[in-house]
Amino acid sequence: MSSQSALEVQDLARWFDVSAPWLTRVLERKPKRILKAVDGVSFSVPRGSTFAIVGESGCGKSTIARLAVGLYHPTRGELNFAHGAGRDGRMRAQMIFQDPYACLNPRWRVKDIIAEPIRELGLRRGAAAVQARVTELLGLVGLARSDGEKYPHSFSGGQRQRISIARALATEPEFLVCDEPTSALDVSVQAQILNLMMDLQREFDLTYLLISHNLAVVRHASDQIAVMYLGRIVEQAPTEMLFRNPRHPYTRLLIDTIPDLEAPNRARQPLAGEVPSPIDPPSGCTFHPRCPYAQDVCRKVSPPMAKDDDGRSIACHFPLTAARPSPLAGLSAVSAT
Ligand SMILES: Nc1ncnc2c1ncn2[C@@H]1O[C@H](COP(=O)(O)OP(=O)(O)OP(=O)(O)O)[C@@H](O)[C@H]1O
Repeated sequence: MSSQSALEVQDLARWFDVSAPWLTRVLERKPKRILKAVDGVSFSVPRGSTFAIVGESGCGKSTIARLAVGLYHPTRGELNFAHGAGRDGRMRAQMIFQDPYACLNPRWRVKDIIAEPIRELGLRRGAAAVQARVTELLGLVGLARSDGEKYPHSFSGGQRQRISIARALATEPEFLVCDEPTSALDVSVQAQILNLMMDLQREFDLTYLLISHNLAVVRHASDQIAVMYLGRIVEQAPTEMLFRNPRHPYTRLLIDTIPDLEAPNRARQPLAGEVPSPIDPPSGCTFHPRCPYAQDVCRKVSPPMAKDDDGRSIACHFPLTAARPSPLAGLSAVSAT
């Protein structure tokens, strides 16, 4: 693995057996049903950078997040952290969830929530040292020492996310997996939390895996973006390159559905069509039923991932070129549903 990488993921797959119970299957002669939530994903995350994974609901983003922190085991493939694969590597990774309230014990004071991992991992010895560290962590996330005496319910959503960031930082991680960290928050608070995360990243040289269904959220916070569709990466590129020149029709459609803050009244079409079921995915390129450019080969052959010299990877038989119009520009095949 490269010395510059904090995480390397190779051909990662996680499948779920969603078959009916064995007896029902035998009696009703039903086949096994396998859901390929993640199927052959590879990427590497440079140290100190933010790698974002985006895509619509159900494309496999959270499954990758859970694989990264060891909550799931891979069905196939590998996930290696810089400090060695397996247990040691995973202890260096912490996760921040979408709903901070659900993972903060409501009966504990904030100072005890933050102190727990410090005590458990033996990172400070003695009550005074633990308390000093808790106060320091509260300060790092913009909370006061007195906030430590309160319970989670006294805080707003944004403040609760600050508490869960402080608790994650308590273990002195090098890697943070952030699963939709701002999607439960008001728009104005979202920016504050993302800015806090970026400040902390600079200060502690943290590496982030940022999961979001919203490309607009990750634009200013990420260095690289991987766009997922039905368990696979369809396009990956440095963030500005991806926005300036998206080459996969799905990426282009996602970008075209971002509301334009400078022209909020300009109508934006929603993304057409539903994501198909990963239990019975379409043949060939799984995006073909929604793709305005699909041709025969797309229905039959799954496109291989091709890597450009400029750091972009793309899995598409007919990638867009600058001259090609946006799929939403007047194409009736993409009428809004
Ligand atoms: N434990 C599980 N058992 C069965 N199926 C699962 C399990 N976890 C996830 N899935 C399925 O795997 C697919 C990918 O789910 P995942 O949660 O990773 O997607 P996602 O992109 O994060 O979506 P969302 O934003 O809605 O969470 C979905 O079809 C989901 O129903």
